[in-house]
Amino acid sequence: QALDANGVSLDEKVLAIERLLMTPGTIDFPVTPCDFNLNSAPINIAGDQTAAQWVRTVFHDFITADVKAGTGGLDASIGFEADRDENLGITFKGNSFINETIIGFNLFSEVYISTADFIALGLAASLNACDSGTPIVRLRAGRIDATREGPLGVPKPEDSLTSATDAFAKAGFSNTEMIQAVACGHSIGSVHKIDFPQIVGNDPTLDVSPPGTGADTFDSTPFKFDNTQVQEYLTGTGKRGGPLVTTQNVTMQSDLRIFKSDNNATVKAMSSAASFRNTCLTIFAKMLDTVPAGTALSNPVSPRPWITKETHLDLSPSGVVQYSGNISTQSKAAGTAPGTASYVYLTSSGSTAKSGQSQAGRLQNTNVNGVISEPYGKITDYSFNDTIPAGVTSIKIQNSYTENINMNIFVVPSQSFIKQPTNPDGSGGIASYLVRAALLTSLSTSSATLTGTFYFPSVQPNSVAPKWTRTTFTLTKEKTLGSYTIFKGQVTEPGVHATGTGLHHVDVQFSSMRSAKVLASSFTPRSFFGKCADLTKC
Ligand code: HEM
Repeated sequence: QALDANGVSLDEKVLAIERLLMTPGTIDFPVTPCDFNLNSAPINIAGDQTAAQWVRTVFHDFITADVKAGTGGLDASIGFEADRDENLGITFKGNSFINETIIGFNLFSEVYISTADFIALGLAASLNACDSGTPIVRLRAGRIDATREGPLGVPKPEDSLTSATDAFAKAGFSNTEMIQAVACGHSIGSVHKIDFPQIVGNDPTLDVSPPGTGADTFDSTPFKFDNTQVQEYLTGTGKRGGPLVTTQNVTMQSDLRIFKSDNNATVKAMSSAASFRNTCLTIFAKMLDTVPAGTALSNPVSPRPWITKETHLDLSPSGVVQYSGNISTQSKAAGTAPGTASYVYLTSSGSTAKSGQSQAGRLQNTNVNGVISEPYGKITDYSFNDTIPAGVTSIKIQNSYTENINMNIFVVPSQSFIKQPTNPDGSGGIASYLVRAALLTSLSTSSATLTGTFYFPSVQPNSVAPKWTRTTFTLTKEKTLGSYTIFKGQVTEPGVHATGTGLHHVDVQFSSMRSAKVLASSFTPRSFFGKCADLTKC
């Protein structure tokens, strides 16, 4: 499979997203329950709602697309545009909602998932949390992050109907689709007084729900993704369509202008719960698929019944190859989980080299911030650890999921180390890594060296999103072990880590052979590298 500029394939991107969706307490954490706020005070003080911020971020990123020119769309250019007037949204902490959104994603960042894919995934996670009945929005992987800001052009509430229609048309959306997009987006969240005092504050509905927040909600159910805003608008009940309909400041009545631009035909057609949900899943998917020309998106990601959460090869001190990891299943797609998971190791001809059985399954805790988060039902994980015979090229789990295994060349985590200097303030400084890797001696040459690649989330100017940096280093021969030659090399992090706790990976290459990437982070218990104070001694 083709690799992107970060050295990542589409399959790796899909699997990384599936792994997050099937790990309760990760990407669902900041938006569960739907009224949760990750970064500041509770909703009843601040009126900040992370799920609403994540959904709004999709709009502000994609809408400046120019589909005819093939530019813009969902590309994380929004990360460079947080200070613009048209992206106004100040949180309780005084930050831009865009920066808080991206820093939230950075908690889970790794080279496999671009910030633009996180923005798309954030919408899926928000819908999972705000409407438990929602099937996942059609979510593809593969968006490429912009390296700078895009053009201006996010419609503001004071803009004319024509200018809003023009912006949507440029992004490939008809008038009807614009109405649908606005109605779907404004099902959750609010308009905040801190951002729009000319809207919130001159209206009798101010602070109706929840009281005292300085936030005026779009409908009576701001924590539920549903058709209430449309219904209340059409019937003149409850919030009557929310502040962008009811504000006495006529210029700012953008939802009213948009909804009635076709005599309410479009909103009427989406007033039932089912038609609202179906319409919104279609229109959200269209927003997510609006990407710069030439971007290859994957098939829709819906976590497969069985996947691995993590796998890696290793070499015992006596030179025996070991393969271990974690398997995961979800009850929604796979039904009741068996006590253990079964799998076979296959050779390149498809014959079985060895059969195996995992440890007993462990039901994952789906209690996230005090509520049960089970968009994929119960999740069960199984660990496994095997010695594997020569010639194995893949593992097939539960006759359902296959993963490649490259025994020719691999990083040896149990013989690799991290030196993490500590800053005077006690925080971790820039770390160095001693990497050992194994290459089948039969494939090696007398002068062979390996090229290692270290994948690192660097800071970039003007955006809090990480810029993935690839640092290469050379590994030279150290010794032989069993049928393998061990190579050794050292790499130092190229600089300061982007905000958040993103994960690093390392892989090695010999001519056209490339190993799998292995997690090598200094601050995660999931890392397999040992700690070492003096790398010359490890
Ligand atoms: C002409 C188009 C649109 C205009 C003028 C508009 C305007 C606004 C305004 C003024 C706010 C209040 C922001 C704040 O005070 O924090 C807002 C919030 C919001 N908008 Fe829109 N919007 C438009 C389209 C959309 C679309 C297409 C979506 C769909 C993704 C969307 C999703 C949201 C969400 C979820 C919020 C709530 C944010 C929060 O509670 O923090 N909007 N919008």
